[in-house]
Formats: sequence, C-alpha cells, structure tokens
Amino acid sequence: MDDEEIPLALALDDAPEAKRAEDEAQPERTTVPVTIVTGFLGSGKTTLVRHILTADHGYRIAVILNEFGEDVGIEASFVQSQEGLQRQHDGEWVELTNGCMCCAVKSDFLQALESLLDRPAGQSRRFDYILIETTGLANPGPIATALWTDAELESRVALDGVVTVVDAVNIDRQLHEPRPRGVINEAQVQVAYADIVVLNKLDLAEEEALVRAEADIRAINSGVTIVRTQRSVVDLGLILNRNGYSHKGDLVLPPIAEADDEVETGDAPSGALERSSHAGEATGRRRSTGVSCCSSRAHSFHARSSAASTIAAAAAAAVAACNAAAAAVAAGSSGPCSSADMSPAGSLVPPPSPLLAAAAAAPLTPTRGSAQAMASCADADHVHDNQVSTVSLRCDHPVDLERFKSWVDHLLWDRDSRADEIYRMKGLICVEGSDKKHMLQAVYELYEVVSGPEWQPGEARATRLVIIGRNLRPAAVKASWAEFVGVGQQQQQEEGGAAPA
Ligand SMILES: Nc1nc2c(ncn2[C@@H]2O[C@H](COP(=O)(O)OP(=O)(O)OP(=O)(O)O)[C@@H](O)[C@H]2O)c(=O)[nH]1
Repeated sequence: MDDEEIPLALALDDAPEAKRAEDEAQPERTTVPVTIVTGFLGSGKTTLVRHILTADHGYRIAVILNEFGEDVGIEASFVQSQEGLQRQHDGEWVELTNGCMCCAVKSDFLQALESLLDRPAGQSRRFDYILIETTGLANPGPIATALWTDAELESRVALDGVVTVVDAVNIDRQLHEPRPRGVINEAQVQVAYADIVVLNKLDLAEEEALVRAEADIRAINSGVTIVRTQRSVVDLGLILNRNGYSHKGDLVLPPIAEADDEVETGDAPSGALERSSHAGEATGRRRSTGVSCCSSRAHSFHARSSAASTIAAAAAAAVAACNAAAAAVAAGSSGPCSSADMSPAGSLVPPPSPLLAAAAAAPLTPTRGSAQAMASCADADHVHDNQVSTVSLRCDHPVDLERFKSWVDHLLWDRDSRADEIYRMKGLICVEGSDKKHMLQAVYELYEVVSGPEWQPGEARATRLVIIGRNLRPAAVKASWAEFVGVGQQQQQEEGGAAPA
C-alpha cells in the first residue's frame, strides 16, 4: 500500500448514478465467493488485503478483519485513517470508492458474514466477493469447514479458497517451534489448509531460506501452489475466484487419499517437522496427529456434511503425517520441547531500509500466563508452559520517540532468557511534539515505526500497544516500559489480559 494510490472514502449513498444503474442491471450472483486469508502473526496478511483492496480487479470486495484480542481498534483505526478512509455511520463497516468494504470484528466471522448479508438492500452497492482475514494465531479450519458446509446447504456464500501468507524469514522457526504434545502448531495448520501459499518478504530472505521454506511447506501440503512475493504483491488471478470448493470444480485439497473424521490425537510431537527428506510423503497416509481441534470441528459438521469433515481431517492428516515422520527421525534425540528443535534466533538478513532494524540474537523479557490451557513443558535449558498470550499497554500522555525506540530495542533485543518469545507487537503511538499518529509494527526482532495521518480533533491521543508472544510476563514488560519510556507505574494501564490463540 505504501506507494499505491490512496483510496478515498465514499459515503454509502454517494455512488455515482451511472455506476449504480450499471450495478442494478447486473444479474445477482447466486453465491458470493469467500476467500480466507490466513498466515502466522506478522506474515503480511493485512498487506495482502490492502493490495487486493486497492488493485484494479473489478470486484466489489467486502473484507472482514478479525483482530486479535485487545488490538481491536489499534490497527484498524490506524490503517483506515492511513488510507484516507472514514468510518461510515454503519457500524464498523467502511466503504472504499471502488465498492470494497471493510469491517473489523472481534471474534465471530460467521456472525459478521450474516450481518453483511443482511445489510438492507439499496443501502450500498452490491458486493460480489468476501475476504476474511484471520488472526495470526487462528486455525482456519473451522471457518473453511463452516463455509464449505454452508455452500452445500445453498448458502449465499461459498468458500472459494484458502490463501496462507508465509513470512519467508520466520517460517522456519514457526513450523519447527516445539509444542507440548497435543498442542496445535498454528503455522503448520495454516499451511496445511492452504490452497495457495504466498511466500512473502522476499526482500528479507536469502535464496537458501526460500528454498528451505518451500520444502517445508511442501512437506506439509505437497500439492499446494507457492508464489513468492514482496509486500504481498501477488497476481490476483492466482488467489481470487479459484472456485476450488465448488461442486462443479475439483476440490483443492492436499492430495490425501483416505482422510476421514476419525483422525486421532496424540502421539506425534507437533512442532517436530522434518525438513525436506520426506517431502511428498505427507500424502496418502493416515496417522495420529496433534491437531485435535481440526478433528473436533470436523465432528461437529459431520452430521451436516461428510465431505466437510474430510477437509478438516485432510489438513490434520497432512500435518500429522509430517510430524509422525519427523518423530520417527527424531526419536531418541529430542523431545517435543527440546531446544535443539528450535531455529536459532537472530538469523535474519539485515534489513534493507532504515525503517527496519535488524537485531542480533536475543532472548527477552519475562513472561506471562495465558488463558490457553497448555501443558507444562521442560527441557534442560528452561521450564515454561508454552502459553501464547497478549499484553496490552496504554499511556495517556505523549511519549518521547527516541526513548520509545530504545525501549523497543531493549524489549526485542536485550533479552537474557530464551524461555519467552515476542512474536508480534503493534501499536499506535502518541509522539511528543508531533500531531501525527505513529505506528509501531514488530515481527519477532524486526520492527518499524512509521508516521501516519494527524490525530483528529476530539480523538483520544493515547499510546496503545499490543504485545503477542509465548510465555510473556506482564509485570516485567510493564517494568521495562516504565524504565525506558519514563512513565510511572500509576500512569500505565494494563488494558487487556491474556488472549488465547
Ligand atoms: N520488508 C518487508 N516487510 C513486509 C513485507 N510484507 C509485509 N511487511 C511488513 O511486515 C509487518 C507485518 O505486516 P502485516 O501485513 O501487518 O502482517 P499481518 O500478517 O497482517 O500481521 P498480524 O495481523 O499481526 O498477524 C508490517 O510492518 C509490514 O509493513 C515484505 O514483503 N517485506
């Protein structure tokens, strides 16, 4: 979006008459295709969605953004105002000049879909495509399954495809991150469900890493199309209107022969994905799996559609097959939580622009519990519970930008323990001496702070930050915030608690 033309806001009733007449002359489509955009935290999903929204594709696209926990409002409000958009007096929906619409919802995609479909006729131009952007820790399976099943019930929406955006720099550690037995590895499942993988951040990754990433992806989902991108700029013909789940078209799934809804949970240590040696062997097998949530959702839809359960089970089986093979190879050498399985931190290539700061390897600050119930996990180096959670911070007075950056440097780079890991930071920053909003974006050790539009009159000028990671400790994060930004503990408000994946 950086260099692209800024779309202007359009009042819902302001569609040009000629365009409106043209719209009304078009026959109604019986179903609206839905593409799910998924991918791990910070991979480039929003960047892809913005690329789609601003491209010249002729579709009128409705986007449903599912924001993670307490970051609701942070990214959406910044992104929308950054793009010259204005919220219409229509709930959270925003409409762009090309007819695309955007909505931020906290959790329930299907509810948002219903509200979209139930919009009063004539209030806006008709849309003919829906994009759903999941959170970075989401398992896209339940949404895909529900949409696919609904299509069988002659729903007004139909699953078109699942696009998984992969961060070429960080996918290695994401796929191989150790998990306690039975705990889902989100990155693996997101890859497993993909019809197409957008391998993003080419500018930050070396060729060797790209080739390795492709092998890892194919080890999970051997039939998937992989397209390399920078800033998620992809040929939209590859990702929209694939018609992959239509009864008339061929089902686009990892080519798994006999998957059904009886996928077992259990024995294989998820997160122990072997690299390329078993690429292709993931297909045609039925193994036990750590992806229990897929199979449980499949059960709930089995009564409505046996085919629907197959999609979930197929993805689960793909991951399971990889994990089982990896477990066999790794047997006796490293357990599910062995640090030997982890990718070395800090192996990123230097950033190409001053906006991105590269970090040396760095453990971090302390940790926090979470709502996500996970088993404890110990290895020789550390004992922790492997919980993913969110810490939200707020400060109601302007912060010094340089001090703020120093704090981020410290938080991301000067860690003295590897028990915890920050996956993602996002924040709106109210900078001392500036009338412009600033935004922090961090993905693992890389971060950028960019300035955006001016604060609007009456808008609360506050700094709001969201930190998502594994084993975060809020007290220590707050202490470091106080130390580096110079904000007294009494002035901080911790807005949110733990947010489950
Ligand atoms: N250098 C570089 N940065 C990128 C690229 N694509 C995205 N980014 C940056 O990566 C950061 C995360 O991008 P987003 O699009 O917000 O990622 P996301 O997947 O939507 O993040 P979550 O919603 O938190 O999961 C932002 O700072 C982007 O500007 C790329 O190809 N190269």
